[in-house]
Order: sequence, then C-alpha cells, then structure tokens
Amino acid sequence: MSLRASFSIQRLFTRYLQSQLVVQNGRQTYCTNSNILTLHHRGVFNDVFPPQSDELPKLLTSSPQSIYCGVDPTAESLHIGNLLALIALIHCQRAGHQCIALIGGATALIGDPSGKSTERESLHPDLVERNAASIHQSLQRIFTNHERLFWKRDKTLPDIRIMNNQDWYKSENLVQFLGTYGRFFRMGSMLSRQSVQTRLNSPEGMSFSEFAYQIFQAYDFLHLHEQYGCNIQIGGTDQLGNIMSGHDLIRRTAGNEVYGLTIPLVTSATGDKLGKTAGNAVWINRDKTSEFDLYQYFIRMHDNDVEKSLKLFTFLPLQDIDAVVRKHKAKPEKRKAQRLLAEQVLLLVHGEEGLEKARRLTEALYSSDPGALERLSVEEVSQLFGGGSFVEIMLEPGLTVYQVAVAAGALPKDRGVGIIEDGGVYVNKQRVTNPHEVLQKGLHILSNNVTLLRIGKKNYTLIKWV
Ligand SMILES: Nc1ncnc2c1ncn2[C@@H]1O[C@H](COP(=O)(O)OP(=O)(O)OP(=O)(O)O)[C@@H](O)[C@H]1O
Ligand SMILES: N[C@@H](Cc1ccc(O)cc1)C(=O)O
Repeated sequence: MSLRASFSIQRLFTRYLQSQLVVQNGRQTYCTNSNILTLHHRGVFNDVFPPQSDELPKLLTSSPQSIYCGVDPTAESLHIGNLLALIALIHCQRAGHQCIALIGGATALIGDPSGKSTERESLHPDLVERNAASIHQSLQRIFTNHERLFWKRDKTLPDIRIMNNQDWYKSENLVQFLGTYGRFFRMGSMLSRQSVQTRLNSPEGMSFSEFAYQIFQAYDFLHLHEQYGCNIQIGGTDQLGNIMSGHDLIRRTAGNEVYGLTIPLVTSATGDKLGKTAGNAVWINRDKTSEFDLYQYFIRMHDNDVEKSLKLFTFLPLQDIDAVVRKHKAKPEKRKAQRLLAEQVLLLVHGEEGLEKARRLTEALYSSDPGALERLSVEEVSQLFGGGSFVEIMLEPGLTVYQVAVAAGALPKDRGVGIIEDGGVYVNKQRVTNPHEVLQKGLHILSNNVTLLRIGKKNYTLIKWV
C-alpha cells in the first residue's frame, strides 16, 4: 500500500508541478499554492489515500478546502513529531485552505492503539482536561509565531480553528450513537486494520475500548465533514487505518469522497519513532524540554539528516535550503545548516525571546568568556548546569577558592589543595591553580551574584551568594 501510494503521490505531484512554480521577488518558491501535494517535494507528505485519486488535485485547486489534523492530549505537551503534523497543517493554511487543529479530549480517554504494542494506561478525565488546556495554548502560540515571524506577505492568512472533540461527544447519547453509526462499521474492515492485527496477534491482546477507537476518529471526520465541509485529514503514517475508517464512514453515510495525507515519522538517530509512548520525545513545553535543549537537539543533528530536516521543519524556500546546504558541505564543522534549522524551529515554537535565550545559554556554555555567564539570570545558570549541584553560601570577606570549593562540597577537604594546584578547578570557566587566591567581585563573583565552579571536565557546582 505504502509503495503504491508513494508512486501515486509522485505522479500527482509531477503532473501539477509545472503549474505550481511561483515567482516571488525574483526567486522561485513552492507551497504557497493551493495544490498542497507539491509539498511532497519537501518530503512533508509521503502517502495519499485513496492512492489513485485524480480528484484530489482538482479539488485542491478548485476552491479552498477544509483540512484537519488531530492530536490526543495524552501528555501535557506536544512533541516534535506532533510539530511536524502541525507544520503540514500550517503549509495548508499558507496555501489558502481552512485548517482545523483538533484536540482529542474525548479520544484521549479511549486510547488510540495505532503503533502501540501494549494497552494504554487509562487517564483521569481531569488530567486529560489539563493536558488539553496546555496543548491548546501551545497550538495558539505556534500558529501566532508562524503568522508573526514567517508570514511576511500582504495577504492575510485564514485562521486555524482549534477544536476539542469533547464538544460533540459530551452531548452524545451512547445508545443512539451506536444505533445510528455502529451499523456503518463493518467488522471485517475494522479487524483488518494494522493496529488491530498487531495487537490481536500479541500475547496481551486488545481491549474493546481500544478496538473501538477507530469509530470515534472516523466519526470526528464525519462531524467535521458535515459541519465544516472538511474533506482532508492529515496524520502520521500510523494514522492511516483510522483515516481509512473515516473515509469509509463518510462514503457510506454522506456518499462523498474524502482524503487522507500522511506525514513521515520523525525518528531518533537509532530509527525509533520519537513520541510519548517510546519515552524519547523532544517536547515543545519549555518545562519539559528547555529552549536550550530544544536548540541543542537541532544543533547536534547529524550532517546526513540536516537537509531533510530543513525541508520538513522550516518554511524556507528550497533554493535557500540548497544554498545553506552547499555552504555547510564546504565547512561542516561550522554547523551552519544545523544553526539555521535550530533558529527556525526555536522561532516557531518559542518566538524571538526563546531563541535569544537558547543562544545566550549556548554561548555561556561554550564560550570561554566569563561575560557570557554574567549575562544569564541565576535561574538560567542553574538550568544550564542543572546536572550539577546548587548551593547558597554567605559571602564573607577574604574567602579563598579552596575554602569556597570545600564549603560548597565540590572538593574534599584533605585533597582539595592538591586538586586545585594540579589544574583541576575552574572558577567561571577560568582555570585557577592557586588554592589561596581570594575571591574578588567582578572576577570570581559575577555581577549576577553567582560563581560557577567546575571540577574536572564536567562536574559543576553553582554558588549563589547570599
Ligand atoms: N514521531 C512522529 N513523527 C511524525 N508524526 C508523529 C510522530 N509522533 C506522533 N505523530 C503524529 O502526531 C499526531 C498526534 O499523535 P499523538 O498525539 O498520538 O502522539 P504520539 O507521540 O504518537 O503519542 P503516543 O506515543 O502516545 O501514541 C498523529 O498524527 C501522529 O501520527
Ligand atoms: N488518533 C490520533 C489523534 C486524533 C484524534 C482524533 C481525531 O479525530 C484525529 C486524530 C493520534 O493518536 O495520534
């Protein structure tokens, strides 16, 4: 299925490519055109369902379409896998379509079995509600950052609606719902879904709730189709089965053809899907993955992956990406491409302030200039060196480097002098070899009232003077 679908999207793409070139400021660019299938060129979409449809390009170019993508609030934060799905939705918005970001406040209580080898833990409704509120805020922030920082055109963007499927399930009567819609679902098709087959063949099996999940995602599609004329659903490749269920339901009830577009999976360096269940997620909420860590994740990206990620995670025109990749190949040690990628993602997720913070922390960590450390707040220094310890010490005149290091518990009393004399101790990144050196303001004690001790290569102790 996947291979056939890829061929078909390639075919649709090629056919329409010629008409999709737009010239802006003398440069050719893609993807502000209503035929979003051209995004295949950036790697944003890999499969289209139904695979052989010639109607989809016609539909996309005939009038603005309503397109949705859902996320279940099974955690308080989105992660960068979800971010890719949102970026795909934003590309649709840029192309003039009406987009809906759906929070699955109801479906999160059931638990999607797609891509899961074991049953999900059931979540308390209060927790799901809190998660949904937090995700709502992130969605709003990302969409606003995009419009403010990446959409520098005269034309205003259509709004992206943020909805929650609790809004229609809370008033739904179970008996009526099953009596009306249950009969449109065929057991054969439901059982044939990959997510169901995998679980039925596993030792743990599958609960009825998880088996029934596809009914609810299918009904969401029908509801959005009826209420907002939604004809297209976007999701990760693991969502194809659920999208097919929606397609079948809409065909049987409304007699209309609808479509699914899948985005590629974001994987770790070892090829595993990045996500909540796998426990390897890179989060969007700053209290789960700080701005600095998110920035560093992209800065550390392998050279082989950076071009692909620039195409997926940024809105830069392809020729700009080609240009930076060429420069990067000439001097890979400068990490120009990774820097650009990290900057663009930080701007989208955390705005200018978040990017500036990530840069300041990066400079403080990697430059030997103690001034870079001074420009951070006490909280930022402790966040940056969070793996180390944090102590508060009363400042008394005449304290020496040795006395402070011992008082902070960073050096043992008996061997401390020797370790300093051997060059193993750094104060604010500068090596100190005289244990009896007296602490001075401005040198050892920075203007933000902190001192950073480093013992050996990476044992940090942060002292806050009181
Ligand atoms: N690593 C990923 N790469 C690309 N898309 C992803 C990734 N993880 C999730 N998605 C997509 O994001 C949307 C929302 O997914 P969801 O909220 O279930 O996240 P998830 O990480 O897959 O959660 P879980 O691991 O609990 O299933 C879906 O369309 C899903 O396919
Ligand atoms: N099932 C999707 C989230 C989702 C929920 C409801 C929908 O209507 C669509 C998508 C996931 O877990 O990734």
